[in-house]
Amino acid sequence: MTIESKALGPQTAAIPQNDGLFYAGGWHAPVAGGYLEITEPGSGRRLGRAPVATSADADLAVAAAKKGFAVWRDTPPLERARVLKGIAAKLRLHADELALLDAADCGNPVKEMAADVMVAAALFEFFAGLVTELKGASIPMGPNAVNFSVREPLGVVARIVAFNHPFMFAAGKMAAPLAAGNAIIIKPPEQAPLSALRLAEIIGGMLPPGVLSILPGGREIGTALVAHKDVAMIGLVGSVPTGRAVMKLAAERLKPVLLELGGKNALIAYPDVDPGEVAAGIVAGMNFTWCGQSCGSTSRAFVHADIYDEVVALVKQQCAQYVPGLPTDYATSMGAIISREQHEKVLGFIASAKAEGATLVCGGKVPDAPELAGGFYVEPTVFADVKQNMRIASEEIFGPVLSILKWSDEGSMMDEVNGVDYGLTCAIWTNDLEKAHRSAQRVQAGFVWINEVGKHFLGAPFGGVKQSGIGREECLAELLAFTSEKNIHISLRRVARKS
Ligand SMILES: NC(=O)C1=CN([C@@H]2O[C@H](COP(=O)(O)OP(=O)(O)OC[C@H]3O[C@@H](n4cnc5c(N)ncnc54)[C@H](O)[C@@H]3O)[C@@H](O)[C@H]2O)C=CC1
Ligand SMILES: O=Cc1ccc(S(=O)(=O)O)cc1
Repeated sequence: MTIESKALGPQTAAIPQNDGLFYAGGWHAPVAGGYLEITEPGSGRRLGRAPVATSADADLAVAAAKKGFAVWRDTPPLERARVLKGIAAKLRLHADELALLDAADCGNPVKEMAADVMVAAALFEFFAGLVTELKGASIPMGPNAVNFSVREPLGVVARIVAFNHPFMFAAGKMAAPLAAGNAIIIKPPEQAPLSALRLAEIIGGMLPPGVLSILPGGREIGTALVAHKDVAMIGLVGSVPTGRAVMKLAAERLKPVLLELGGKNALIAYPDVDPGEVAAGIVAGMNFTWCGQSCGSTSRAFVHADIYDEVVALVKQQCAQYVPGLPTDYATSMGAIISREQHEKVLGFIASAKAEGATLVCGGKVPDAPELAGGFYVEPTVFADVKQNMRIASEEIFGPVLSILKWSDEGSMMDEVNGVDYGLTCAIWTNDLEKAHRSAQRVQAGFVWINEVGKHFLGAPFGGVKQSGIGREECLAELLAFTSEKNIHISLRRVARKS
């Protein structure tokens, strides 16, 4: 079966030929989990099917991964880097088909998914370039001893990822563990697993057998990997409740975790900024193109009273550039929500905001265009006059719903900004360096933009504080997290033979 792009004409993507699990360098039918029907968010129709891995498959894959690890860990780091750079080049070659497959499978616009493939390729190149940083230190011991540390890979590690960037996460999150010399098992999101299977078709043969496994499925395979005695570490991109469950189970084996979790991020607009610029920042920070389905979305905009009315009016104008459309069309500016369940959840938040007295500025409805019937679409939605005690102000919606809150006292505003359990990102807009610096220090978030929003920068540590996660990614710390440090002490005194 092929998927066609409306705008590109002949451009097509293939549903992966193999609908098995990928491990031990080949394809295998799931032992007991069977297959899951995959729904296309843009149409609500069946797109294909994907295998469901369970704990019996985890046992087989992990056993093969241990063998692969024995080969990969002894592969010289620069040779590993060469392979990873080759993978990056291969991904770029296949970018169009992967983007189209992802768009059909997860509902995000194909143009954005093409950018995601490029981000994944860049991650492979970035971590390939860091392999010589997998180094230790020597500790001075005087003339009779040498003491030094080495960094070793952990073994078989697993990364469990969310649905909002299915390919970017499935591919990009394997780069650091592989660069460090680990064998990697990827658990793609159950809602959108097809691009991860296609990835295995494309790059599976480039790594020694066992080094790469792709095990689609849901909570059962996720749990099996976390609990497995031979899986040395878990990385999760997911929600806070899943993060807690993973950490609890990992604690049984004192297993390290790297958790990239949810956010209810703030954008703070001071009165000295240009209302047009800040309105553009507020709209960009919402990631309406992905229906707001981004952990980093600044879904709470705190706008100073002096510019509030003007900014709200400009935000409404700016939202007009996002029109829900078919995800596989290159002209589409805003895609569909991942599933019927999540669609209903988003509409429930919109209803609760109205019931609690927030003012609907724009959107709030399911679009009525006939070509979108059956898909999971919601217009870009903005509420003004939102108060801190409303549900939409404190809970992560993971949908295209922006809350605008008015402030006049900086201290009270900062209390509200920090008054949620999350702490992932924050954007601050002001021309006053002193204010910018002061609020960047006070805000409880792991990643802060000043007069900027939404962007990630390779090398800059991304991650959360409070309930938004543990650890940092997209930087050297991510690579080092997949290693452990071993100290070796060599005594240089002669050890005399007894005989
Ligand atoms: N901080 C970050 O970088 C990012 C965080 N996210 C967060 O992800 C969430 C949205 O994604 P969802 O897929 O709905 O999250 P989710 O937590 O429901 O699922 C994430 C992954 O975990 C798996 N999983 C679920 N329960 C599990 C368990 N008990 N043990 C092991 N694995 C389990 C799922 O199958 C999926 O692959 C949002 O909260 C969002 O903020 C999303 C993207 C980036
Ligand atoms: O560039 C990397 C990148 C971009 C976006 C996101 S998310 O949407 O915040 O999940 C994650 C990584």
